[in-house]
Amino acid sequence: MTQVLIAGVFGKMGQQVAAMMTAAKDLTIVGGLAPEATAKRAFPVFTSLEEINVQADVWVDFTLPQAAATNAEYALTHGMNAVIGTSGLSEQTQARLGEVAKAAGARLLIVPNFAISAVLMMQFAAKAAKYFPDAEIVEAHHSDKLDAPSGTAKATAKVIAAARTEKPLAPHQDAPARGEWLDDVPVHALRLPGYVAQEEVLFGAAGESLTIKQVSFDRSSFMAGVALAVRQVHTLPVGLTVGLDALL
Ligand SMILES: NC(=O)C1=CN([C@@H]2O[C@H](COP(=O)(O)OP(=O)(O)OC[C@H]3O[C@@H](n4cnc5c(N)ncnc54)[C@H](OP(=O)(O)O)[C@@H]3O)[C@@H](O)[C@H]2O)C=CC1
Ligand SMILES: O=C(O)C1=N[C@H](C(=O)O)C[C@H](O)C1
Repeated sequence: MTQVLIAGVFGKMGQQVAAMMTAAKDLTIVGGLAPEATAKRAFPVFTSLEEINVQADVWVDFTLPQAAATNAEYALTHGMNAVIGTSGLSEQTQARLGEVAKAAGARLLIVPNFAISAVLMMQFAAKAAKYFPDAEIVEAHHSDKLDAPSGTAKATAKVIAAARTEKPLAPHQDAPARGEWLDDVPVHALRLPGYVAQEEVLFGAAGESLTIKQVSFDRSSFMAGVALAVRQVHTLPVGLTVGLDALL
C-alpha cells in the first residue's frame, strides 16, 4: 500500500487525483493540503505545513510554483519522495530541490506532463528535431491557467534543442507576434475557454512539413501517469528526475 499526501487537493487536478486514488486499491490518501479546508473529505485536510501530523510515502503536488517549491522541500526533508506536477518552477529551483532530495536520500520526480500522449509527443519531437532543426510550438490551454508558456512547451523546446544536429534556418525575430523564443524554438501560447490542454509541434524544411499534435480533452488524461509516478517513484535514483520517460 502506498500512502500519499496531496497538495492542492481542492484544485482541478487535486480533486481528480484524489478521486483516482480513492478508487485505487493499492493507494491510500493519508492527507491533503489546501490553503483553506473548504470541504470535508475522508482524509484529513491540513491548511499549512505546520499542521501536518501524518507520514506519507509520496507527496503529490498540484499547486502553484512557489508553493510547490516550499512543499517539496518540506516533503523531501520529512521522509517522503515527491512527485511534482505543478508547472512554472524555474530550472534553478528544480536543481536546488534536486540537491535537497540528494541530501535527504529521497527521490524528486518533476513531470511537465503526465499524459502519455504528451510524453510520446516530446519523444517524437526529439526524433524529428534531428532531421528538422526548424520547429515552432503552439500550445493551447484553459483560460485560467496562470503560467505561460506551459511547462510542457518549455520541456518540448528543451528536448528539441538537445536533439538538433544543425542550427535552424529561420532567423531569430524579436517581434511579439513571433512568440517567446526558448532554446531557439518560438513558442506560442493560446488561452481559451473550453480548452483543457494541447500542444502542436510544427517542423518545416524545404518542400515539406511535419506536425505532431497531442490533445488532453479532459484531466482524466493525466491520471494513468500520476498513478504510475506515485507507484514507481521509489524505483528512481535518489535526487532529481524530470519527466515520466524514466518510468515508461
Ligand atoms: N504535469 C501535469 O501533467 C499537469 C500539471 N498541471 C499543473 O498543476 C498545477 C495546478 O493546476 P490546476 O489543478 O489546474 O490548478 P488549480 O488552480 O485548479 O489548483 C491549484 C490548487 O492549489 C491550491 N494551493 C495554492 N497554494 C497552495 C499551497 N501553498 N498548498 C496547498 N495548496 C495550495 C489552490 O488553492 P486556492 O485556489 O484556494 O488558492 C488550488 O486549489 C498548475 O501548475 C498546472 O500547470 C495541471 C495539469 C496537468
Ligand atoms: O495547467 C494545465 O492545465 C496543464 N499544465 C501543464 C503544463 O504547464 O504543461 C500540463 C498540461 O499541459 C496541463
